[in-house]
Amino acid sequence: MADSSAPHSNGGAVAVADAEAVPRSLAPPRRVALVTGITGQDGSYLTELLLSKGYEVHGLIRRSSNFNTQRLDHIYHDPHATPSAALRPPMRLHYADLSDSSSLRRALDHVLPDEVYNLAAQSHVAVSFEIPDYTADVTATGALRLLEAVRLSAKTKPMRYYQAGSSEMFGSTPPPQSEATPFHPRSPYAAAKVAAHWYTVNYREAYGLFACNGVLFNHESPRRGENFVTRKITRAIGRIKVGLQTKVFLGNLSAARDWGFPPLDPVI
Ligand SMILES: C[C@H]1O[C@H](OP(=O)(O)OP(=O)(O)OC[C@H]2O[C@@H](n3cnc4c(=O)[nH]c(N)nc43)[C@H](O)[C@@H]2O)[C@@H](O)[C@@H](O)C1=O
Repeated sequence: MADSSAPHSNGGAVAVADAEAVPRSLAPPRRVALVTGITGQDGSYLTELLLSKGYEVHGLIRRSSNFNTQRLDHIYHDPHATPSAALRPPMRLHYADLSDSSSLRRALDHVLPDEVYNLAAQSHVAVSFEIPDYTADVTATGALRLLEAVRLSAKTKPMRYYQAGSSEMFGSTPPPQSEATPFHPRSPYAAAKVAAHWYTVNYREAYGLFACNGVLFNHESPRRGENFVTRKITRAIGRIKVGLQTKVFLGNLSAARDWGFPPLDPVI
């Protein structure tokens, strides 16, 4: 059913109430994934991977006054611009927010995914000291809201939940680290991720939900946000080389990190 009051374009996003069903006539039926944080580095790579495996992918995006879907532009086709579903990848975007339980429930009930990937967060460690309440609301309580929405929608159809945790949860615990290493978070961001981790464990143990945690260490790519240190430095080098700036200011230079590189070969 169309809702004429719903927003119709923001980087090609379509409101939940306005979402046209993606055709499901292919046999066997496609698996359906719902991804939060789809506009981010990891969400965009995960979407490419899932599409390459034949999934139908739905992403949740936040309202923004600027377009924020640049990392998806090469795979996303606005249904208004490409009306034929056969000519578009099986992918849709919906407005929702981890701070808004009702939007999560509505999106889940509409999409009825087989799998839910929670990659959304206020993900900047240093910024979490400046906006701790917001970080906790989105990164910790947001995961709880999503788990509760999954628990309720899973009464209609079984769903699997994945929570993206962070090596920041280990904090000051010395390496080597494993699944058995105790957490010692050292920032509001890290503490929020620990809460989200344990909410996920609790929903598995209390309700029997298929809910699992990953622990992601730093990983980089051409799609890495420009305020994380690697892109800050590489971007500054390029700008210095072409004369657009002369200096780069960095913070803590004694920090040590293991870094990975996630991109796949282009599949779309
Ligand atoms: C796994 C984990 O990975 C990321 O968190 P992060 O490691 O803090 O990422 P980063 O690239 O901002 O900092 C790396 C290190 O470099 C130091 N550093 C020095 N000078 C500057 C500087 O000027 N800017 C920044 N951003 N960092 C600086 C900074 O203090 C830190 O020690 C997120 O994806 C997070 O979501 C996550 O889960």
